[in-house]
Formats: sequence, C-alpha cells, structure tokens
Amino acid sequence: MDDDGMMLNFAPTRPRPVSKPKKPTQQPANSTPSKVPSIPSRSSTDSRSTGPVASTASAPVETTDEAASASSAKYLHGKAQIQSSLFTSNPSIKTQSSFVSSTKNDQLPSNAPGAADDTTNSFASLGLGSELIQALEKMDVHQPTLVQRRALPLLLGPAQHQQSAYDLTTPSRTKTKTKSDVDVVVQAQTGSGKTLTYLLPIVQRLVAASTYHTEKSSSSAAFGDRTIGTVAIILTPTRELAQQVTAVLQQLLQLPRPAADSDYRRLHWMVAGMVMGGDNKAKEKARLRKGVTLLVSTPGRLLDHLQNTKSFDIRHLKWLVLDEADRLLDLGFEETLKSIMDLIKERTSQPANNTFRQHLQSTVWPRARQTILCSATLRDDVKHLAGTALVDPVFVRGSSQDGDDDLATVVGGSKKKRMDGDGDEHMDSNRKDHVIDNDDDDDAKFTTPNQLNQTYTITPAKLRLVTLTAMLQQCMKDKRKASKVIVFFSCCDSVDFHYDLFANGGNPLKTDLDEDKDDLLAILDNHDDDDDDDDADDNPKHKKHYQQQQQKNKKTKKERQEEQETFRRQPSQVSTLLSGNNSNGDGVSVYRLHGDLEQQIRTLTFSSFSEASSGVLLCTDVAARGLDLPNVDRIIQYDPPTDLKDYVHRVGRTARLGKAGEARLFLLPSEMDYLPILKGQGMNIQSVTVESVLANSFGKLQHVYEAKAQEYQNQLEKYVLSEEERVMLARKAFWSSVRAYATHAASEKHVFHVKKLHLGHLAKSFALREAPSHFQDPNKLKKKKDAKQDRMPGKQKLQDKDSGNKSKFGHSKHGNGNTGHGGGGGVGTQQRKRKQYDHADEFAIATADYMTGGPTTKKKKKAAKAGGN
Ligand SMILES: Nc1ncnc2c1ncn2[C@@H]1O[C@H](COP(=O)(O)OP(=O)(O)OP(=O)(O)O)[C@@H](O)[C@H]1O
Repeated sequence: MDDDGMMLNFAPTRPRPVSKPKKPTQQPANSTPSKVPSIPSRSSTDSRSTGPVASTASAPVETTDEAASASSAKYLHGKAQIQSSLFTSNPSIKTQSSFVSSTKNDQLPSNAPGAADDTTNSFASLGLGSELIQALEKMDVHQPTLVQRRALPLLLGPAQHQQSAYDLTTPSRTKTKTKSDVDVVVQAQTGSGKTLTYLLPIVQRLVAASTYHTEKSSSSAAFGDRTIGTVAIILTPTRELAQQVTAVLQQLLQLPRPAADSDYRRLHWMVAGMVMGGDNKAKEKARLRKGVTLLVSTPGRLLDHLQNTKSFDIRHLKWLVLDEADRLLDLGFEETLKSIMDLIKERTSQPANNTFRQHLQSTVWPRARQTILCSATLRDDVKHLAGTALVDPVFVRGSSQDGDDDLATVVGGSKKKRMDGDGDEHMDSNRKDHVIDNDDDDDAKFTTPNQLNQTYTITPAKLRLVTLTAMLQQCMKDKRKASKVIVFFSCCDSVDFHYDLFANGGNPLKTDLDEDKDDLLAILDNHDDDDDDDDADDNPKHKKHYQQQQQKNKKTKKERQEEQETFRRQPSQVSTLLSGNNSNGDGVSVYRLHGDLEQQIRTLTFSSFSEASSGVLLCTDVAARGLDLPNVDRIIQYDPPTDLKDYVHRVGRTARLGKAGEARLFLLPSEMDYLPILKGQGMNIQSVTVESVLANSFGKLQHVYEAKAQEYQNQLEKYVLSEEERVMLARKAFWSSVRAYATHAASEKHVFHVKKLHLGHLAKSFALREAPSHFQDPNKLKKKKDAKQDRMPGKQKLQDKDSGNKSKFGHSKHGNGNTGHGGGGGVGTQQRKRKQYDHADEFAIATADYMTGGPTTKKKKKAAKAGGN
C-alpha cells in the first residue's frame, strides 16, 4: 500500500461532541490564496517524488497554508476532516502519449455550406423562391449545405421552382402525385442545417399557395385563410429546441413583399406558434383557437392539446416533423408519440372542409400528410420509429461519405417500393410491420464533424475539480479572443453545485461567517450524526450555545433566502475563480441550464448565453440536442455521456456549419476502455495529459502547478465547508453523480461501473474532504427522528409517514429498491432507471429530493420493508 495513502488514514482520534466551538486562532479560513502560491512542505513533495515513503505522525499531508490551520481540527460527520494531498495515492495512468499540448485536425469541414462562388450549388438552383432566398440572406445563409442540397428538391416536390399556386394548378397532378410528397428520413451531422432543411420546403409551399399572378389569376386563386387550422406540426424533444425552431420559423415568415412592379401578389395569413410544457395552457388554447398555421411543440403538451383542446383543428394537417427523433425516443416519449400519431391519423382521416377542398387540390399542398424525421444518429430505435410512423420513407443523408450528390444515391432501400407504389399509401400511417432495414453499416456509426478537434484527458478522481478549473481558466485566459465553453455534467445537482462553486468559490469568505465557521461545523456535526444527538443534548453548555447559534442562524436565514432567490433568478454569475490570475480583472460569466430550473430561468439563460460573446455554460444533456448556441468554441464533457449517441450530440454544439471547434473529454483512469469504443466509431480523439492541462494554467514547473492546484483545492474545500448549505449541495451533487454513473448503458458497464469508483477520491472533486457516508438534510431530520422512534419495538410502524416521504423523495416511485409502498417500487430495470434518470428530461429527477437517501444499506432496506409490511 502506498504510504501516502497511510498518511490519509492518519487522523486525530474521533472527537467527542463538540463542547465549545473554537474560534480560529490561525490564519483565517476566509483568506484567499495568497498571490504567490504556497509551496507544499518539503516532506509532502518529497514523498511524492521519491515514491512511497513511510509516514509518521509528524509528516504533514497539508500544504503549508493548510497546516497552519490544521490544529483547529474540522470535524464533520463526527470525523476529523483531513485535507489530503491531491497528488498522492492516485492510480497510475496506463498508456498515454506524453504531453500532447495541442492536436491538429487538418480535415476539411464536413458540415459546411457550399462555396460562395459555386452557382450550381445555390438555393435558387434547388427551386427555392426568390423571396425566401432574400429572407435567408438576411439570416446570413447564402449557400446550401450538403443535406439541404440533397433534401430540398425532394421535399419541395411539385412546388419546386414554382412561384404561385396558379403555376401548379394547370398541369394535371396525376403525373406527379405519386412521385412526390414522400415521407423522408433526414440524417445529417450536427450543425449541418437540418432545421432549415425541413422548414424551407414547408414555408415555400405555403408561400406558393398564397401567391397569385395578377394577370393570369385573381386573388381568389390564392389561399389565405387562417381558419384552416394547423397545417404543419414540428415536434421537438426539449423546450429550448422548440423555442429555437419557432424563432427560425418566424424569421422565415418575415418575407419581403413582392416588388410593386412584380406580376405576383401574396396573401398574408400564416402564423407560427409554439406550445410547450411549462407555459400557460389557457393562453395556448386561446392562440390555438385563433388558428396557428405552423405549430412547434414538445410531445407532452401537444398530446395534451390534442386530447383536451377542442378548438385545436388539425383536420388539414399536411406536415408532421419529428425533429431530433433519437432524442424524442430517449426521453421515453414513445408512448406519447404513439398516442399523437393515432390521434393525428384519426383527425386527418376526416374529409376536408368544403371551404378549403378546392384549394387543397393544388399540388402545392402535399396530397396526403407528409412526415419528416430528422436525426443526427440513426440507430435501431429511430429506424423502428421511421418504420412505424412513416410510410415507405426515403432516406436522405447529409454525409459526404455518401459520395455523389445525386439524390438517387441517397435514396434508401425503399425507393423501389415508392416508385412502384400508389400515392395513396401515404394515408396508411398505421403499418406497424414495416421496419426499416437499411443494410448500410454506416448507419450504426456516429459521425462527428471532420473539423472537430477531439481530445481526452485521463484525470484521477482527486484531480478532477482542479483540472476542470485549470482547463476553464485556460479557455478564458486570452481575453482578446472571446471564448464560449459548454461543460456537460451528468445531473442537475452537479450543475448546481459547480455553478455555485465557480460563481462564489473564488471570492473571499465573509469574516463573520469565518468566525462562526467552527460553530457551524459543530452544528453540522450534531445534525449529521444521530449517535451524537443525545451526547450533545446532555451537555447544557453546548445545548445553550447550540440554541443560540440556531437562533442566530434563523436571523440570517431570511437574508440568505433572499440572496439565494436573487442568485437563482439571474441567468449568469461572474466568476473570479475561472478568470484566474491571468485575467485583466474581469470575471468570467458562468451560466447554468438543466431540466430542474424554472422555465422562465431556462429561457432567459438560453437567450443570454446565445447572445453572449463569451462565457461558460454548465449544463446537463438538456442542452445537448439540437440547440444552436452561436460561436461555441469548446465543449468539455466533465462527466462522460451515459450513452454514446449523447457524445455526438454534446460535441455537436461546437464545430457547426464548417466552423472550427474543440471537444474535450474527462475520463478516470479506470475508464480508459472507453477509448476503443470511441475509436471504433471512427472518431479521431487525441490524448492531452492532466499535467499539461495543469501546467498550461498554473505554471510550467511541476512543483509550481502542483502547489497551485493544491491551493485551489484547499480554497474550494474551505468554501464548501464554510456553510452548512454548501456542504449539503456538495453532498447532493456527489450522490446524484454516483447514481447517474450507475445509469450508463449496459454495453458500457465494463467501463463505467459504480464499483470501480473510488468514492473517497471522487469526494475531492466535490470539494469534500471525504465521501459523505449518507446524505442528511437538516430539514428532514425531525422526520427521521420520528421515523426512528416509530421503528422502536412495540411502536406502530410508520406506514403513513414513510409512504409520504417516499412519494416526495420518489424512492418508491422511481424503483429505488424500496418496495414497501406504492406497488411496483423497486422493480426498476436498468433501462427504466436510465429513463427515470434522464437528466435532459423536462422533469429531470436527478435532483436533491430524489437523491437524499444516499446509499441504501441492507439494514435500512430491511427496516423500510418492515415498515411497509
Ligand atoms: N446553408 C446554410 N448556410 C449558413 N448557415 C446555415 C445554413 N443552414 C443552416 N444554417 C445555420 O446553421 C445553424 C445550425 O443549424 P441547425 O440547428 O439546423 O443544425 P442541425 O443540423 O439541426 O444541428 P443539430 O443536429 O445539432 O440540431 C443555424 O444557426 C442555422 O441558421
């Protein structure tokens, strides 16, 4: 065993209840690290550099800075809190190419628009109308991307190159009816412009429907009646994506009027709208009653309106788009999707209203409903959805590996069926037997943009937090070059914890708080350790102090709540920690986004980060899919994704539309087997050592960057320890993360298994000095005490209370092994757990309440079971 490890085990004897809190006598804990980093004591450095050295009681493990305050022992959980060294007892890192400080990726961008001077590759040549082209110009969109080039002609169908409905009504539609208006599966890399790929043809066709030729036809030839109801529905998995698509749609609808000398005139009637979870339903109903022509929605809310809003008219629905289809399935919307499809089928099979029948005959409208499915990845479940929700779909891929740009090469295996089939097949959306079986192996692979620079850093658990700090400081170092970074975490609690830490952990601790620190710790100690409760109460002196302290705490609580409220409502915070020593004094803006935030705050954060020129967004996978956050240059996956396809979506937030981008992945030494999985997908990912990350930010010399890293760690630990709530936040984040870790896909369990985690080391990455043995929320303590009493022999078992707790914490509900109540609790399969634990979920459960149980011991399980019987 490593001797350094023994040093960690060196601890003062377990304290008895804290009798009188000591005032700090040494250097105040609120002191921020001195400008010149304190160098670790010689002995600790030596022990590291010369290998295992037997420790003695006098061998300090703290840095000098810490050693000074070590004598005022910090007690937590009834145990002494020892600040261990970051650079000892870490697992060895196997093969890594040494010091790759930068990696180059010379490949040509794979998701860029075509060259500006290529006239054969223009929106006009694809058949888009001049007004829409002008609207695109305003959006700085000039040349189509590969997927747009391939899909637009197909989706425009007979409306290709047509200005008005009149142009389309003349030729007999029988010639074209069966060969157009096909259902389409669009698969293209992230950031390749899939949104415009499906929106442009819909808008173009509706614009053509409402345009008439002044000489050849009258205004009655054009369509312009909002009472037709909703003709296009776009389903997106997340609210942010719904907002984003609506914004693009609204921009497209701001078409310039036909020029005064033009032969064409257009009626104005189209309205774009959005309905989504979290918004006011009554207002949505009112909007739907007036008529929303193009509707963007999240699945749950759409189903709700389909079922409950009578005035929501979709009888004439002509387009249904399933955007980010893989995500829709991930979020467990299959059942919702099925119900939506059934209702749509039922409503659209009703005959068209007489008022509109004549107009709908024009080939500008798809003859039957056209369904478009978009996805960056095309795995079995998406293919299955395509097979059940779409009719004989045509595949369009936006990958250059498909070679020829000719559409024929991208039409999937069902082309023949389509060519031979009858157009009326479109009505048959209920074919459950047709599962797409495209024998192209590339489907199974995830591709990332060629120009994306991907690196990984094998980081021992203890070093994770300081390495992330170093990496972010490095990203933000160069103030001349604005940098936008997104950091992905596995759960909401972890986002919240890091958000608070980065926002406030770099600020000096308040003096009064520091003075009270030992008192707070004493309180925390008593709260946390049931065994100490009686002892604490036995000591009258302590009891009095404890009560005084609680009183004092109560006074500050209100203030703190107000502070927290203000903190919560702001879309960003300024971090001095992340600006490091190299900044010119400006802080770094830190944002957070996850499914557990209020919708208003989510929206505000999304728009603020979109508009910001630089900043760091901390988020869960809620931001991984489809979000088009402009100019993000780096993605950091601090927690690896729980599913491989999330990797693709996460890194896809950068390197969009042919732009450069970097994606960095943190892996633990025990997770190195993830690399062959990534490389098996053809991903070119290079190693960057943890030493180089630290050296780049903290100083080139080993002893300097190690000292600085240790100093940051100590500072952050002190910050967390300085307030009870911060400790709670850290513990929740710790346990949430551990539980999230258990939700990795079964195929990756050999890499990511919770048993492989060194919890003590992992605790350091949450600025905790040891792994919390169990989570205790002081607010729940009374309940716990009651529960404990109820479990005493001869007492009635705590059925009611317990079941109340369960539904609140969600244990039973979420199948957490506590099967005592609620029938069906504790039966969760791995898949179910993952869905329940999907942090991109609109109702992400990876929050405090769910996690408050911490690990469930056999004893507890037994007790709970007994309680339930
Ligand atoms: N041809 C184009 N030229 C320039 N910009 C474009 C073009 N097409 C789309 N864009 C812009 O590119 C950005 C990314 O588009 P979009 O979000 O549709 O990509 P995506 O393929 O759906 O990505 P993801 O899979 O991540 O959702 C948007 O800002 C969009 O306006």
